[in-house]
Amino acid sequence: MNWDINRILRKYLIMGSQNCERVPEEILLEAIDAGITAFQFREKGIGCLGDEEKLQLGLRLRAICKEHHVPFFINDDIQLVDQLDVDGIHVGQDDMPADKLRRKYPDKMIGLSVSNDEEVKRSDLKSVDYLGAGPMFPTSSKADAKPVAGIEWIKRLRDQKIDLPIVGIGGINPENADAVLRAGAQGVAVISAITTCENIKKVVKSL
Ligand SMILES: Cc1ncc(COP(=O)(O)OP(=O)(O)O)c(N)n1
Ligand SMILES: Cc1nc(C(=O)O)sc1CCOP(=O)(O)O
Ligand SMILES: [Mg+2]
Repeated sequence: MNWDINRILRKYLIMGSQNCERVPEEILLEAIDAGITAFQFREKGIGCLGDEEKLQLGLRLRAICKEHHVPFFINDDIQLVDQLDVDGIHVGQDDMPADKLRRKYPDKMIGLSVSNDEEVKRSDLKSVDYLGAGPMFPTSSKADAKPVAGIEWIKRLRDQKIDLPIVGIGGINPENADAVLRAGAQGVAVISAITTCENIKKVVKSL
């Protein structure tokens, strides 16, 4: 499948069972129905599933995305790339290096997190399809989040003539999403704004 990377970054849901107070499959289906454009399976942190249960949940979420033509990314876990037949992989600075990943998976979409200039300098940007830039705002969904970079970080990336597609992440909600887009991002990636809200349709529409 040939995905339009600029379009699919527009409303990017990231989720694992640890983010959900109800059945993850239900949340994903409601979010797809409301118009999310990409999904990342991130089973990580306190309360996350062990290997076998993670695989089983991943297979169920993957099947939902396939049925609804929503691109499915795996976070970090390279072992699941083939088992889940993913469309893309998101890695950070402490995960498998992007150039190695690109050689191993020439046809997958690859996203890379960057939080500051130093990380940009040491990254092989030509191996990736998009950048995850954050945290835009304080977040409680990632225990080891870097210091808040703010929307200035996106402006700074654009000022450096980095023309890769960018998705902002970290503490984004319907009230502040517009500022992230106006700073130069193609889209917004969210966990809690969707997984903890009362009305997924309303939140996704207003992002
Ligand atoms: C779209 C997107 N952007 C950034 C991240 C963060 O990745 P990373 O820094 O590797 O942190 P973990 O998510 O692995 O805790 C992301 N997952 N997705
Ligand atoms: C997974 C992740 N990565 C971040 C980064 O800055 O790279 S912030 C983050 C958590 C995003 O969750 P929420 O939308 O609930 O704030
Ligand atoms: Mg990671």
